[in-house]
Amino acid sequence: MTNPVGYWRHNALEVSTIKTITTRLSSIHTYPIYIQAASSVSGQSKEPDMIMLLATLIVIVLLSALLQTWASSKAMAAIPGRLGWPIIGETFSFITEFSSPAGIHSFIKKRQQRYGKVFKTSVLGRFTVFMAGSEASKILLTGKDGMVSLNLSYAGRQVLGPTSLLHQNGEAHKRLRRLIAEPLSINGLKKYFQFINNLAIETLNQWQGREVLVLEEASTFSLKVISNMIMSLEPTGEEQEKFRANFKVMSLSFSALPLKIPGTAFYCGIQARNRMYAMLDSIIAQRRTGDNFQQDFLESLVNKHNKHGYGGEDDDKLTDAQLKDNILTLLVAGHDTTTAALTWLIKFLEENPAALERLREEHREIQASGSSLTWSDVNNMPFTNKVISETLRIATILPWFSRKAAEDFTIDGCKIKKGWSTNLDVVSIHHDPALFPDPQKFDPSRFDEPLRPFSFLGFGSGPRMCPGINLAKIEICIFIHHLVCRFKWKPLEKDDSVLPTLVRMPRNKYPIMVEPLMRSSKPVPGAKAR
Ligand code: HEM
Repeated sequence: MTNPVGYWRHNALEVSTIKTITTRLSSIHTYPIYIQAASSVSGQSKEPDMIMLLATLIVIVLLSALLQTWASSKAMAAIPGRLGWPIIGETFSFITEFSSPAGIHSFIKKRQQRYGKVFKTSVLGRFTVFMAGSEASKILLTGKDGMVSLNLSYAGRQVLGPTSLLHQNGEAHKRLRRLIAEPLSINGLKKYFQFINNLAIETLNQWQGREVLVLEEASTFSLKVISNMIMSLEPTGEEQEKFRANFKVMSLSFSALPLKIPGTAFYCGIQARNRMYAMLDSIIAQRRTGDNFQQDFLESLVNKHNKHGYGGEDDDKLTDAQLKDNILTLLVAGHDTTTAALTWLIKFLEENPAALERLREEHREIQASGSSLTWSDVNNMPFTNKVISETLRIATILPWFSRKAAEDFTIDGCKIKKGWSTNLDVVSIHHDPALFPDPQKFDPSRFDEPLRPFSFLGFGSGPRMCPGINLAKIEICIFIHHLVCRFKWKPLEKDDSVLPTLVRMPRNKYPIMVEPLMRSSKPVPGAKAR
């Protein structure tokens, strides 16, 4: 979740009210232009009037901001915390903490130490309440009776397009989820097994005896997997290179200030997004004419879209804009998250030799069964799955889930008003000793027994739970199988700090030196990703 998380993925940097501010500021700019035109018609110079008008407008904007702060601070009076300066709020400390070694969660942690688990703040012009705890999780994630909607950042809304799954609520959201459910189910993913397996082997063939930046490699691997799965993009060649270059530029825009000014990261991101849309337009056109038939995710959606296709009711038809917005959404949501998870997992395994040894045993048993890795092996790796969960718990790669109140409601006695932004602090839930004793310890056996509902949120919960969970687990299980069966690795530096991105990742990209486990370990031949 680029976020935006980062969803994208995933959701995090709360910048949407910048829009309000910029809209207000742009109204200050456009109004004098109108006056200028009027004065040239009358032929008289109205400069002093214009300055007066401009000054009046600025005063009005500032007064209304002050009024809004005053009204919000009154409404939020019972909630601990501070809203800071009008408009600016606590934005500066937010940005400073965002780039600190501990990453953005230190902003939350410091306030929790001062105010407790529930506190208010105002960041980038948005008034927000942070919460943790099972009642908050339940209400915010199940969003009963449409009480909450996803609260995407302004940058996220601009880049992913208005018809993205992430912007939809209620029936429209359910309908899109239905459309993507089958191709992302275990059965739907079976046909990609050979591709992912070969790509993992090929990638690891390059690791032997050299220094590797795990984050970079995991990023390339997961982008090749998802681009092949969605639109059959070949893992090598000019098209793949162009796609990856555009994707990287676009991803940077999620955590950039949303200024559409040429040269800024945000502007470049939008341009890269447009180039990706042009590429998708041409792929979709080829599919329609039947020139380039592929059995991939896009084909299944294009068929649903096509009036003469086999897919469902009229309601299920997607427009081209919906197709493109949602393909981009899946690429964005599926890339950084899987990259981060794979990188943290490799790091945590090296730091926890007992867990690594137990994991190796599971994979050696699979190897001992004779043939090369099979689809049924991938679906039968119980300890590996616990290692994935424990990795997602400790790393909590999406530190909070952001929601917007669609009506007034109360959580743990705290009154939330319609329209407020409410963030569920997942790091605190995942590190709550009452739910996970000795929370800093990497202990996959925590997942031996079923956990309390809403305590483990690695893939979220409720109607917005991650639809890519099967794909992510399959990618990780396959990659880890080949890694632990062939190699041992050592980090080249010790650094626990995180990148200033919306999805939490190791800042140093986790550099390692890789060596074969046995002297006889040779590159695995015959692995050609199709
Ligand atoms: C290890 C990898 C992954 C992790 C940890 C992860 C985590 C999450 C989490 C926690 C959410 C819920 C966020 C919220 O409630 O606000 C989510 C949603 C989502 N994820 Fe993933 N994800 C991963 C991989 C993927 C993949 C591979 C895809 C695409 C194929 C994907 C697509 C999505 C989408 C589209 C949503 C939004 C769902 C909705 O709003 O209905 N994710 N993910």
